[in-house]
Amino acid sequence: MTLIRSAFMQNRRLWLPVLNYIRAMSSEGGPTSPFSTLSISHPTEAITHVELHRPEKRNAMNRAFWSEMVDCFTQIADDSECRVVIVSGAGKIFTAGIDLMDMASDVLQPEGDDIARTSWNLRRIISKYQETFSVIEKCPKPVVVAVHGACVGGGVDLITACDIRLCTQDAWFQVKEVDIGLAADVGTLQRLPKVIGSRSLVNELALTARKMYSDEAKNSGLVSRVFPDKESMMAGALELAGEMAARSPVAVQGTKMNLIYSRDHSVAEGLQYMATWNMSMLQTQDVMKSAQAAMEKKSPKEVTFSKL
Ligand SMILES: CCC/C=C/C=C/C(=O)SCCNC(=O)CCNC(=O)[C@H](O)C(C)(C)COP(=O)(O)OP(=O)(O)OC[C@H]1O[C@@H](n2cnc3c(N)ncnc32)[C@H](O)[C@@H]1OP(=O)(O)O
Repeated sequence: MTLIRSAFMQNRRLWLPVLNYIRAMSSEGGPTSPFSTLSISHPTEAITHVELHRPEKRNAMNRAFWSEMVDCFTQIADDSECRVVIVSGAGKIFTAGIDLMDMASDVLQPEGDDIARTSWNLRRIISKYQETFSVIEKCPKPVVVAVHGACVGGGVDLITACDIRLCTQDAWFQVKEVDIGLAADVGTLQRLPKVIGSRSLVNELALTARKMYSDEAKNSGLVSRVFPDKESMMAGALELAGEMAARSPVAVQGTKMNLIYSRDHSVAEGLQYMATWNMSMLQTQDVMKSAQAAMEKKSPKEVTFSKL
């Protein structure tokens, strides 16, 4: 709360709605229709908060969740008001991963009357499940994820597709899949090695399913900040989101897209993609506006940028 209080004192008018929002977050609220596993809110006009919302089941990812995430992030990608997304979990923990009760019907009993057709169907299901987290990466708006308590199995798949990871001191992370007899198949094995520098640590975590606690998560680079509790973490997430939302959406979203492209390509390919990207995006009015503000020693936050 110290963080937000000092920001609040600097600009009381701007921060009042956010402060009220953080207070309201501790109140009871259900999923947002038409979703049954997600609660969607708007702490400010430009920030969308997506909360995993099955607290009584520790936000375990049931069949509805896997498709709702795709619908939710597809809508967010198209929403010109939204500039930044925050993802968090309701209740005691961030998420317990895949819903082990719900999993049997879909993943363990795929339809098909012979091995080829059953396998083909399973491949389709796995690809569909992969899309649940790939949509986060494909969404041009930066996504900040705030983890408290446990982040198990599918939770690690989810957070590695996000752009900025924060956690509380009590958080722990577990690539749990080997414990339930499977090789993680919806993103962790592909993205975690790009997030954490040490291949050895990634291998250790994925092959043994041991828990990684917040201090190690910070030291390894999985998260960039650790907060004492959930309230201060959400205040930190909102402050960070506010910083990004105040800047040119052309610049911010172009930066996300190019960082992801460059992660998956050579430097030469990344530079070529960047040049092609900016041959149109550099023509934005936002460059002139931002440059003028810089000349006048104003913060980018004092500039009004149009929706994108
Ligand atoms: C193609 C598919 C790709 C996806 C692959 C994904 C794989 C994975 O995610 S592997 C990981 C699977 N998850 C687990 O093994 C975690 C199991 N849960 C736990 O270990 C504990 O619940 C946890 C440490 C997370 C929290 O413990 P806590 O004491 O706080 O809660 P509990 O009393 O255990 O649970 C409360 C109720 O939630 C239900 N629940 C918890 N986890 C799951 C889950 N993964 N699936 C379904 N339901 C879950 C639990 O049954 C309790 O329900 P109830 O008895 O009705 O109160």
